[in-house]
Amino acid sequence: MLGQNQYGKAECRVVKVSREGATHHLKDLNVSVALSGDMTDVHREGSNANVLPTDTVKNTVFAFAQEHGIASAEQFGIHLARHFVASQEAIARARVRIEEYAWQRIETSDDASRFVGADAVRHSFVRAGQEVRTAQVSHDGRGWEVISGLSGLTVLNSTNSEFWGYAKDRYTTLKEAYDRVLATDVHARWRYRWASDGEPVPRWDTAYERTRAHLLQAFAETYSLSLQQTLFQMGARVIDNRQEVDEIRLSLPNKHHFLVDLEPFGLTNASADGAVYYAADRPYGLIEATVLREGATQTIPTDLTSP
Ligand SMILES: O=c1[nH]c(=O)c2[nH]c(=O)[nH]c2[nH]1
Repeated sequence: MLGQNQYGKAECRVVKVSREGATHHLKDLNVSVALSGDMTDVHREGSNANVLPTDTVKNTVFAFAQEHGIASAEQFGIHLARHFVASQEAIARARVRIEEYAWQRIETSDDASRFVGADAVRHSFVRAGQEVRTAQVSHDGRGWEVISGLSGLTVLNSTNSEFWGYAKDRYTTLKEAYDRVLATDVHARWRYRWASDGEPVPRWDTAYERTRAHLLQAFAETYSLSLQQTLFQMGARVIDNRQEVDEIRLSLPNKHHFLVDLEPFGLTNASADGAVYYAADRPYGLIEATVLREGATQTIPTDLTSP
């Protein structure tokens, strides 16, 4: 006897950006669909006649996000579940599980308009609540080294990012992008200049908060031509504004968001009017560099931030 069975697509990572002028809204969901019904033949005989492919299930999730929008996780789930049960005779039951990830807008500096225009603040987001603060203190009886940092500070710009003009060879298939989503998990370690000559010791909590704010603001306010350029802007912003920091090491995974091809379903999906993206997991680009104050020596180990 065949017992309980179900099938579907798990973990469709759908990111929907909607635009209201320069103000962007973000919905970031992980959608898993499990379907069940008259599936005896596929298990026992290998007949696929009743099987709506899981690939179709995935396409439906992305197409619905564009066609109907995502008002809420619940509403989106109701809409999808009803569709599968109503449209496929063999499917008697659909279970849609959704995780929704929370994003907050990045508060930019008052002079943000200097960098990318007055609208700059409306398309930059930071993921709520996954961040880890780190500290490493070394002492040899005389000298001190304090390296502070953070990991898992996830940020996303839904526009103001391009990537084109790169080297190409026979294996290059990447299309040039003139308006893409740029997202990363910031892993940063920064080294304080130690006050052995009587300089005041930094107020650690304030130094941390300010450094973090500069990283976020530089990310939000940089019109990016590559993640490498954004990285350097982030590091330089810290060095320029926090005189107690001499060196910062940044490791930035490029969390790729690919525009989903919805053309086969008669839907346009273009970044200019708000779009649906597939948030890829692996592999990811990994962009790493140290930014130093002029005259400072690089001492933060380059593997401190790498996965
Ligand atoms: O910002 C980027 N830098 C790269 O080096 C790179 N490589 C790639 O495929 N996409 C990107 N994006």
